[in-house]
Amino acid sequence: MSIEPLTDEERADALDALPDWDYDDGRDAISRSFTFPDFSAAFAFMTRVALYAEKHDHHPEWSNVWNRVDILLTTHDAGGLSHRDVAMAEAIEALAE
Ligand SMILES: C[C@H](O)[C@H](O)[C@H]1CNC2=NC(N)=NC(=O)C2=N1
Repeated sequence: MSIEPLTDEERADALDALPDWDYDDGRDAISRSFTFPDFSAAFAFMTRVALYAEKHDHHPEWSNVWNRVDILLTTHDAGGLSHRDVAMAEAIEALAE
């Protein structure tokens, strides 16, 4: 099944709804850093995101340093940002709480 990148208008709307996420022009991606009280909380968050990602067959590019988790979302199959990234970012927001 093919998946299309967002149009300029769809991307602008998505970014308005995700004020804590930055747009990466070069990658056509969105990114955000999360900071937690300690490594244990950061890794628990990563576990929740990993289970969500596997269930929805959509996976983040990410890294972790102690209490920080850096996440970048883009859709490799679309060659850029798609509605799957927006849905994932919304889910990640909820999983960070
Ligand atoms: C075969 C499998 O469905 C695809 O490779 C999925 C897996 N996870 C994915 N994750 C992301 N971020 N982009 C994709 O295009 C993607 N494709």
